[in-house]
Amino acid sequence: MQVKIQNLSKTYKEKQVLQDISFDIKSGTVCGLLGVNGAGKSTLMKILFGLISADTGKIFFDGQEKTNNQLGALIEAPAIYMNLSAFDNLKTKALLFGISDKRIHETLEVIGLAETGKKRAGKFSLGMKQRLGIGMAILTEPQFLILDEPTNGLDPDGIAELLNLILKLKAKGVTILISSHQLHEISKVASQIIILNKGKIRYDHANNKEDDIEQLFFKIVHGGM
Ligand SMILES: Nc1ncnc2c1ncn2[C@@H]1O[C@H](COP(=O)(O)OP(=O)(O)OP(=O)(O)O)[C@@H](O)[C@H]1O
Repeated sequence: MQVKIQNLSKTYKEKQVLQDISFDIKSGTVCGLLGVNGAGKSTLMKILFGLISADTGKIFFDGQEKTNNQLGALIEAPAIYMNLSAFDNLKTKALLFGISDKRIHETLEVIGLAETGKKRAGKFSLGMKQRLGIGMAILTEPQFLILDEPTNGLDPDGIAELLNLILKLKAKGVTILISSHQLHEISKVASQIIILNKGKIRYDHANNKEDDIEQLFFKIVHGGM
């Protein structure tokens, strides 16, 4: 799914959090959204997912202003039941959407939790919980997936497993927007990099793996670009 964002702005009380944001994400690509705390990343993602509305601006999904529930998101902590297994967590959503057990098992395979059996999510590592959160988001096979800092707090193995999952979803044709503070890690999976600073887009380019993304980031954030 191709995503086009046009002139989005958002103000909370007196504070302008997003200022005239426009960018496109090509279908089936991973777009990395970078920015320091408070840059406006979560606000932008919440607007894209429809959790809050923008003051001005438009969003087009494959050229349409509305989607037919083709969006999935993991924003803030994953909404999972700690006393239920991975399967039963997915089942709670499957029941609401009329999704088969076959699809639940497929999803468990994709997120690498097929072998967790009756183990309760409360006993999972942080990385497993994050992957289960992504499982909840992709159960309905969304064409556009929004991931807000999914690597936060994960150890290197957890990050590697999560990035691997992102590449698997990309290979299935899902368009992904991912925000993160792990600049180097994100540049491994993203084909496009966007840097948001003080509510404005300061950088929007194809990810050239040769570029030193950390140096670029600090130049933009601290150099006032
Ligand atoms: N509901 C709200 N009411 C008032 N101000 C808000 C609200 N939500 C966010 N803000 C403010 O908007 C600005 C951007 O916040 P946002 O969470 O979008 O940034 P972020 O880039 O996601 O930061 P982080 O990396 O810390 O999650 C911050 O100054 C924040 O305090």
